Amino acid sequence: MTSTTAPRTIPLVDLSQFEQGDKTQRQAFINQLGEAFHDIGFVGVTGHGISKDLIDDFYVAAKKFFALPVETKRKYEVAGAAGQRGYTSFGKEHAKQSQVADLKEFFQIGQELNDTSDSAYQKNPHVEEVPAFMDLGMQLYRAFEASGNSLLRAIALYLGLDEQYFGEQTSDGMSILRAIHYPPITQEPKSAIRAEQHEDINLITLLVGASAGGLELQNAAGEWQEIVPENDEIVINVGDMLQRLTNNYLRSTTHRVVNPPRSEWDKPRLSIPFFLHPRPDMKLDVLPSTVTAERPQAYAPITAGEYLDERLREIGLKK
Ligand SMILES: O=C(O)CCC(=O)C(=O)O
Ligand SMILES: [Fe+2]
Repeated sequence: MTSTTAPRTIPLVDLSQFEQGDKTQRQAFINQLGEAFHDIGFVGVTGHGISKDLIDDFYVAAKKFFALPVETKRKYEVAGAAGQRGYTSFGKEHAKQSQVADLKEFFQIGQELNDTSDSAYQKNPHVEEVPAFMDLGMQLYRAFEASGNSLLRAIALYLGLDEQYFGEQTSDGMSILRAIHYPPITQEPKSAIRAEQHEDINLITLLVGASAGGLELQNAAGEWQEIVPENDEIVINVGDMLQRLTNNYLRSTTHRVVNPPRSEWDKPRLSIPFFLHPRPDMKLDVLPSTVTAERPQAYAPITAGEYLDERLREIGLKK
Protein backbone atom coordinates (compact mmCIF):
# COMPACT_ATOMS: atom_id res chain seq x y z
CA MET A 1 0.00 0.00 0.00
CA THR A 2 1.30 3.42 -0.80
CA SER A 3 0.67 6.32 1.44
CA THR A 4 1.42 9.94 0.98
CA THR A 5 2.49 11.88 4.00
CA ALA A 6 1.10 15.39 4.15
CA PRO A 7 3.61 17.94 5.38
CA ARG A 8 3.19 18.67 9.08
CA THR A 9 1.49 21.90 10.06
CA ILE A 10 3.26 22.06 13.41
CA PRO A 11 6.74 20.93 14.50
CA LEU A 12 7.18 17.77 16.57
CA VAL A 13 9.38 17.63 19.68
CA ASP A 14 10.28 14.80 22.04
CA LEU A 15 9.92 15.72 25.72
CA SER A 16 12.06 12.79 26.86
CA GLN A 17 15.03 14.64 25.32
CA PHE A 18 14.51 17.31 27.92
CA GLU A 19 13.80 14.98 30.82
CA GLN A 20 16.38 12.28 30.08
CA GLY A 21 18.70 13.73 27.44
CA ASP A 22 22.23 15.06 27.84
CA LYS A 23 23.02 18.75 28.00
CA THR A 24 23.01 19.20 24.22
CA GLN A 25 19.70 17.38 23.77
CA ARG A 26 18.13 19.39 26.56
CA GLN A 27 19.24 22.66 25.01
CA ALA A 28 18.05 21.53 21.57
CA PHE A 29 14.62 20.74 23.03
CA ILE A 30 14.41 24.13 24.77
CA ASN A 31 15.20 25.92 21.51
CA GLN A 32 12.77 23.85 19.42
CA LEU A 33 9.94 24.35 21.88
CA GLY A 34 10.60 28.06 22.31
CA GLU A 35 10.85 28.66 18.57
CA ALA A 36 7.64 26.74 17.90
CA PHE A 37 5.81 28.79 20.55
CA HIS A 38 7.25 32.00 19.10
CA ASP A 39 6.62 31.16 15.44
CA ILE A 40 3.23 29.40 15.46
CA GLY A 41 2.14 28.93 19.05
CA PHE A 42 1.55 25.20 18.50
CA VAL A 43 3.76 22.11 18.79
CA GLY A 44 3.28 18.33 18.78
CA VAL A 45 4.90 16.47 21.67
CA THR A 46 5.92 12.83 21.97
CA GLY A 47 7.76 11.28 24.92
CA HIS A 48 5.31 13.08 27.21
CA GLY A 49 4.93 10.23 29.69
CA ILE A 50 1.12 10.18 29.67
CA SER A 51 -0.03 6.57 29.61
CA LYS A 52 -1.98 5.50 26.55
CA ASP A 53 -4.02 3.09 28.67
CA LEU A 54 -5.05 5.90 30.99
CA ILE A 55 -6.13 8.05 28.04
CA ASP A 56 -8.05 5.13 26.48
CA ASP A 57 -9.76 4.26 29.77
CA PHE A 58 -10.79 7.85 30.33
CA TYR A 59 -12.19 8.04 26.79
CA VAL A 60 -14.34 4.99 27.49
CA ALA A 61 -15.65 6.50 30.73
CA ALA A 62 -16.28 9.89 29.07
CA LYS A 63 -18.24 8.21 26.26
CA LYS A 64 -20.39 6.46 28.86
CA PHE A 65 -21.03 9.76 30.59
CA PHE A 66 -22.07 11.61 27.44
CA ALA A 67 -24.33 8.69 26.46
CA LEU A 68 -26.45 9.28 29.60
CA PRO A 69 -29.84 11.00 29.17
CA VAL A 70 -29.51 14.77 29.23
CA GLU A 71 -31.61 15.02 32.45
CA THR A 72 -29.08 12.78 34.16
CA LYS A 73 -26.12 14.77 32.85
CA ARG A 74 -27.75 17.98 34.00
CA LYS A 75 -27.63 16.72 37.60
CA TYR A 76 -23.90 17.44 37.29
CA GLU A 77 -24.24 21.10 36.41
CA VAL A 78 -22.59 22.92 39.29
CA ALA A 79 -24.40 26.11 40.29
CA GLY A 80 -22.15 29.15 40.50
CA ALA A 81 -19.12 27.40 38.99
CA ALA A 82 -19.29 29.18 35.61
CA GLY A 83 -18.85 25.82 33.92
CA GLN A 84 -15.47 25.34 35.60
CA ARG A 85 -16.71 22.18 37.33
CA GLY A 86 -19.01 19.44 36.13
CA TYR A 87 -21.30 19.42 33.12
CA THR A 88 -22.08 22.21 30.65
CA SER A 89 -24.90 21.37 28.28
CA PHE A 90 -25.07 21.64 24.53
CA GLY A 91 -25.43 25.15 23.15
CA LYS A 92 -24.06 27.15 26.08
CA GLU A 93 -20.49 28.23 25.38
CA HIS A 94 -19.74 30.52 22.47
CA ALA A 95 -16.54 32.15 21.26
CA LYS A 96 -16.19 35.73 22.52
CA GLN A 97 -17.02 37.36 19.15
CA SER A 98 -19.82 34.92 18.30
CA GLN A 99 -23.55 35.13 19.08
CA VAL A 100 -24.07 31.46 18.22
CA ALA A 101 -23.12 28.67 20.61
CA ASP A 102 -20.64 25.94 19.66
CA LEU A 103 -21.94 22.46 18.75
CA LYS A 104 -20.60 20.81 21.88
CA GLU A 105 -21.27 19.73 25.45
CA PHE A 106 -18.50 19.21 27.98
CA PHE A 107 -17.50 18.20 31.49
CA GLN A 108 -14.77 19.97 33.43
CA ILE A 109 -12.67 18.61 36.25
CA GLY A 110 -10.77 21.07 38.43
CA GLN A 111 -8.00 21.09 40.99
CA GLU A 112 -8.42 19.04 44.16
CA LEU A 113 -6.34 20.04 47.15
CA ASN A 114 -5.68 17.87 50.17
CA ASP A 115 -5.93 20.91 52.35
CA THR A 116 -9.67 21.03 53.03
CA SER A 117 -9.37 24.46 54.60
CA ASP A 118 -8.64 25.93 51.16
CA SER A 119 -11.96 27.23 49.98
CA ALA A 120 -10.60 28.87 46.82
CA TYR A 121 -11.65 25.96 44.62
CA GLN A 122 -15.07 24.45 44.19
CA LYS A 123 -15.45 20.69 44.58
CA ASN A 124 -15.76 18.30 41.64
CA PRO A 125 -19.05 16.40 41.58
CA HIS A 126 -18.92 12.60 41.73
CA VAL A 127 -20.67 10.95 38.77
CA GLU A 128 -22.66 8.07 40.30
CA GLU A 129 -23.66 6.48 36.98
CA VAL A 130 -20.05 6.14 35.77
CA PRO A 131 -18.04 5.60 38.94
CA ALA A 132 -14.66 5.38 37.14
CA PHE A 133 -15.09 8.69 35.35
CA MET A 134 -13.89 11.08 38.04
CA ASP A 135 -11.23 8.76 39.35
CA LEU A 136 -9.65 8.28 35.90
CA GLY A 137 -10.17 11.96 35.16
CA MET A 138 -8.19 12.93 38.25
CA GLN A 139 -5.39 10.50 37.35
CA LEU A 140 -5.22 12.01 33.90
CA TYR A 141 -5.33 15.50 35.44
CA ARG A 142 -2.21 14.69 37.48
CA ALA A 143 -0.43 13.21 34.45
CA PHE A 144 -1.17 16.35 32.42
CA GLU A 145 0.04 18.54 35.29
CA ALA A 146 3.35 16.67 35.33
CA SER A 147 3.94 16.90 31.56
CA GLY A 148 2.79 20.49 31.47
CA ASN A 149 5.16 21.34 34.25
CA SER A 150 8.09 19.86 32.30
CA LEU A 151 7.17 21.93 29.26
CA LEU A 152 6.94 25.07 31.37
CA ARG A 153 10.36 24.40 32.88
CA ALA A 154 11.78 24.29 29.36
CA ILE A 155 9.92 27.48 28.40
CA ALA A 156 11.19 29.26 31.51
CA LEU A 157 14.76 28.42 30.46
CA TYR A 158 14.05 29.59 26.90
CA LEU A 159 12.86 32.93 28.32
CA GLY A 160 15.97 33.25 30.50
CA LEU A 161 13.96 32.76 33.71
CA ASP A 162 14.64 30.45 36.61
CA GLU A 163 13.66 26.88 35.67
CA GLN A 164 11.08 26.82 38.49
CA TYR A 165 9.52 30.19 37.59
CA PHE A 166 6.23 28.67 36.45
CA GLY A 167 6.37 25.70 38.80
CA GLU A 168 6.06 28.02 41.76
CA GLN A 169 3.00 29.72 40.28
CA THR A 170 1.24 26.64 38.96
CA SER A 171 1.49 24.17 41.83
CA ASP A 172 -2.06 23.82 43.20
CA GLY A 173 -3.11 25.97 40.23
CA MET A 174 -6.61 26.25 38.80
CA SER A 175 -6.02 24.00 35.77
CA ILE A 176 -8.99 22.34 34.10
CA LEU A 177 -9.35 18.98 32.39
CA ARG A 178 -12.17 19.22 29.89
CA ALA A 179 -13.82 16.25 28.18
CA ILE A 180 -15.67 17.59 25.13
CA HIS A 181 -18.35 15.75 23.18
CA TYR A 182 -19.31 17.06 19.75
CA PRO A 183 -22.43 14.98 18.94
CA PRO A 184 -23.30 13.72 15.46
CA ILE A 185 -24.70 16.52 13.28
CA THR A 186 -28.33 15.89 12.40
CA GLN A 187 -29.36 18.97 10.44
CA GLU A 188 -27.67 21.70 8.45
CA PRO A 189 -26.08 23.91 11.12
CA LYS A 190 -27.14 27.55 10.70
CA SER A 191 -23.80 29.16 11.29
CA ALA A 192 -22.35 27.36 14.28
CA ILE A 193 -19.44 25.00 13.91
CA ARG A 194 -18.14 22.43 16.40
CA ALA A 195 -15.92 25.03 18.04
CA GLU A 196 -15.80 28.54 16.62
CA GLN A 197 -12.41 30.20 16.23
CA HIS A 198 -10.92 31.30 19.53
CA GLU A 199 -7.77 31.60 21.58
CA ASP A 200 -7.32 29.71 24.85
CA ILE A 201 -7.29 31.73 28.06
CA ASN A 202 -4.70 29.83 30.12
CA LEU A 203 -0.87 29.47 30.05
CA ILE A 204 -0.63 26.39 27.82
CA THR A 205 -3.12 23.76 26.62
CA LEU A 206 -2.31 20.06 26.23
CA LEU A 207 -4.70 18.19 23.94
CA VAL A 208 -4.76 14.44 23.50
CA GLY A 209 -5.60 12.99 20.11
CA ALA A 210 -9.23 13.63 19.36
CA SER A 211 -11.43 10.82 18.08
CA ALA A 212 -11.93 12.57 14.71
CA GLY A 213 -10.28 15.32 12.66
CA GLY A 214 -11.36 18.91 12.42
CA LEU A 215 -8.87 20.90 14.50
CA GLU A 216 -7.39 23.80 12.56
CA LEU A 217 -5.08 26.69 13.36
CA GLN A 218 -4.91 30.04 11.66
CA ASN A 219 -1.41 30.81 10.42
CA ALA A 220 0.22 34.23 10.24
CA ALA A 221 -1.07 34.67 6.68
CA GLY A 222 -4.65 34.14 7.94
CA GLU A 223 -5.03 30.71 6.31
CA TRP A 224 -6.63 27.77 8.11
CA GLN A 225 -4.44 24.69 8.38
CA GLU A 226 -5.53 21.30 9.63
CA ILE A 227 -3.63 19.72 12.53
CA VAL A 228 -3.39 15.95 12.24
CA PRO A 229 -1.64 14.47 15.27
CA GLU A 230 0.13 11.11 14.95
CA ASN A 231 -0.59 8.31 17.38
CA ASP A 232 0.79 9.10 20.77
CA GLU A 233 1.32 12.76 20.02
CA ILE A 234 -0.24 15.44 22.16
CA VAL A 235 -0.84 18.87 20.72
CA ILE A 236 0.29 21.80 22.84
CA ASN A 237 -0.58 25.43 22.31
CA VAL A 238 0.19 28.74 23.95
CA GLY A 239 -2.75 30.44 25.68
CA ASP A 240 -3.45 34.13 26.20
CA MET A 241 -1.93 34.22 29.70
CA LEU A 242 1.49 33.14 28.40
CA GLN A 243 1.16 35.46 25.41
CA ARG A 244 0.33 38.34 27.74
CA LEU A 245 3.18 37.56 30.13
CA THR A 246 5.66 37.50 27.23
CA ASN A 247 4.31 40.68 25.63
CA ASN A 248 3.18 38.73 22.53
CA TYR A 249 6.59 37.11 22.06
CA LEU A 250 5.02 33.66 22.48
CA ARG A 251 1.89 33.45 20.35
CA SER A 252 -1.58 32.40 21.41
CA THR A 253 -2.77 31.21 18.03
CA THR A 254 -6.39 31.26 16.91
CA HIS A 255 -7.83 27.79 16.35
CA ARG A 256 -11.21 26.13 15.77
CA VAL A 257 -12.87 22.75 15.19
CA VAL A 258 -14.71 22.56 11.87
CA ASN A 259 -17.67 20.32 11.03
CA PRO A 260 -16.89 17.15 9.13
CA PRO A 261 -18.05 16.61 5.54
CA ARG A 262 -21.73 15.59 5.32
CA SER A 263 -20.78 11.92 4.81
CA GLU A 264 -19.31 11.95 8.34
CA TRP A 265 -22.02 13.89 10.13
CA ASP A 266 -23.02 10.74 11.97
CA LYS A 267 -19.61 10.51 13.66
CA PRO A 268 -19.36 12.17 17.05
CA ARG A 269 -16.07 13.70 18.12
CA LEU A 270 -14.54 13.49 21.55
CA SER A 271 -11.49 15.43 22.67
CA ILE A 272 -9.69 16.06 25.94
CA PRO A 273 -7.90 19.36 26.36
CA PHE A 274 -6.10 20.19 29.61
CA PHE A 275 -5.96 23.92 30.25
CA LEU A 276 -2.95 24.59 32.42
CA HIS A 277 -3.63 27.57 34.69
CA PRO A 278 -1.57 29.09 37.49
CA ARG A 279 -2.96 29.94 40.90
CA PRO A 280 -5.34 32.91 40.74
CA ASP A 281 -2.84 35.18 42.50
CA MET A 282 -0.17 34.85 39.78
CA LYS A 283 0.73 38.24 38.37
CA LEU A 284 0.52 38.27 34.58
CA ASP A 285 2.45 41.54 34.34
CA VAL A 286 4.55 41.63 31.18
CA LEU A 287 8.09 40.29 31.75
CA PRO A 288 10.45 43.29 31.55
CA SER A 289 12.88 41.27 29.40
CA THR A 290 10.26 41.03 26.63
CA VAL A 291 9.75 44.79 26.32
CA THR A 292 11.89 46.41 23.62
CA ALA A 293 11.77 49.48 21.39
CA GLU A 294 10.16 47.40 18.61
CA ARG A 295 7.90 45.59 21.07
CA PRO A 296 6.58 48.15 23.56
CA GLN A 297 4.61 46.94 26.56
CA ALA A 298 1.25 45.81 25.21
CA TYR A 299 -0.67 44.99 28.40
CA ALA A 300 -1.45 46.46 31.83
CA PRO A 301 -0.79 44.44 34.98
CA ILE A 302 -3.51 41.94 35.99
CA THR A 303 -3.70 38.76 38.07
CA ALA A 304 -4.59 35.39 36.57
CA GLY A 305 -7.79 35.25 38.63
CA GLU A 306 -8.99 38.67 37.47
CA TYR A 307 -8.12 37.83 33.88
CA LEU A 308 -9.98 34.51 33.97
CA ASP A 309 -13.12 36.20 35.32
CA GLU A 310 -13.04 38.76 32.54
CA ARG A 311 -12.72 36.04 29.91
CA LEU A 312 -15.42 33.74 31.33
CA ARG A 313 -17.88 36.62 31.07
CA GLU A 314 -16.98 37.12 27.42
CA ILE A 315 -17.68 33.51 26.51
CA GLY A 316 -21.04 33.32 28.28
CA LEU A 317 -20.04 31.03 31.15
CA LYS A 318 -20.07 33.69 33.88
CA LYS A 319 -22.78 36.25 34.50
O1 LIG B 1 -11.72 19.77 20.53
C1 LIG B 1 -10.60 20.17 20.19
O2 LIG B 1 -9.85 19.47 19.50
C2 LIG B 1 -10.11 21.53 20.59
C3 LIG B 1 -11.02 22.23 21.55
C4 LIG B 1 -10.53 23.58 21.92
O3 LIG B 1 -9.80 24.23 21.21
C5 LIG B 1 -10.92 24.14 23.23
O4 LIG B 1 -11.81 23.57 23.89
O5 LIG B 1 -10.35 25.18 23.62
FE1 LIG C 1 -9.00 25.91 22.28
